[in-house]
Amino acid sequence: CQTGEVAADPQLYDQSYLSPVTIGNSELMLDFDTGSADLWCFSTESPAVQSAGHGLYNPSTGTELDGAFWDITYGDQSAASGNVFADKVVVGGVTATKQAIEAATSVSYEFTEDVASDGLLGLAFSSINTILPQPQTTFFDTVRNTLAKAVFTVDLKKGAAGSYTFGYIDSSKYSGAITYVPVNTANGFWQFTADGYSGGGNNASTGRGGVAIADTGTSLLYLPASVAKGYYSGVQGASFDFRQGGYTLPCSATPPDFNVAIGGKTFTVPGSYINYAPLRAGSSTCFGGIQADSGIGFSIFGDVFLKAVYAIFDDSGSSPKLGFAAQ
Ligand SMILES: CC[C@H](C)[C@H](NC(=O)[C@H](C)NC(=O)[C@@H](CCSC)NC[C@@H](N)Cc1ccccc1)C(=O)O
Repeated sequence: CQTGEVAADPQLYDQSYLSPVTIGNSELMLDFDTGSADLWCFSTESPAVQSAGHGLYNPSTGTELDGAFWDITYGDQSAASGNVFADKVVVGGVTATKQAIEAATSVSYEFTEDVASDGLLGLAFSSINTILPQPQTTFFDTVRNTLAKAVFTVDLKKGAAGSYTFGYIDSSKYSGAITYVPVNTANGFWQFTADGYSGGGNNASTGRGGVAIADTGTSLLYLPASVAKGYYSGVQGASFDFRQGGYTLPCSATPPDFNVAIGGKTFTVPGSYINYAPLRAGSSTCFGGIQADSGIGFSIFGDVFLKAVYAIFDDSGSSPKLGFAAQ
């Protein structure tokens, strides 16, 4: 029965968190992403102009999945594609002897430019894995039956290293009880329903909750437009900036805390998490950590929310569930 723990290292402004993963005989830094289901990385097959500065997977240690290819697009319209190998993957001591590794032969500029990240490790449901003609399993699904308990947990922190655990819940990482809610897997995400919101101006239109996904690969907290508007109506100097494509606020502001009711329990995002980052280095205007989820179809509980809680992604029972606890 395997269990393991791996660090989650924050990048600038907590824009993403990277974890060390051994693939074949390379150690790469991957972005663990509960909002997608592909494990892909830069490789010796990637064009040098796209992979400069990145750690590379060398497929010589793997076995090619003949005829298999993959092509993924993300919500921010970034994308990657390539071919597939089976190889050994080790995460925090947990070993998958034969995991589908998606070697990139093409990536969009967002990935080329983010030189700290060597790829993504998807932790959504394998139903949305993009490998054709036969989708393959995520790392979690590959090792699931070898784990002491079919769970993984997420403990992200603001401006500090957090961790992911596989196969166990770490009682030292949370206080109080864990609140569990059911997960709807129809879209392949860890999708749940939030009961309601409060905090900020006009108390962020409490009452109306909504459908949301828990997404470690998204930096911010995307909420219904009315909730985001209501929240910032109470923040001096905040406004929706069309050019920036979102709410901005003075970097000097300390916005109010924001509360989310889930499963009858209230979880608080400290206001300081919502003064997210300067628009550009030295700017006195900052981009808000809460933004509107317009056009997405559901809310996204990204890192701004997840770093305020201890999150349990539990697939050990008859149906998957999400647990949240105060840190
Ligand atoms: C709706 C977005 C596209 C089009 C949709 N793709 C998805 O839903 C993919 C799997 N997930 C994602 O794009 C989102 C979840 C749904 S948001 C609409 N999360 C993963 C993203 N944050 C990963 C990432 C990490 C670092 C840099 C960039 C991107 C599709 O393929 O249909």
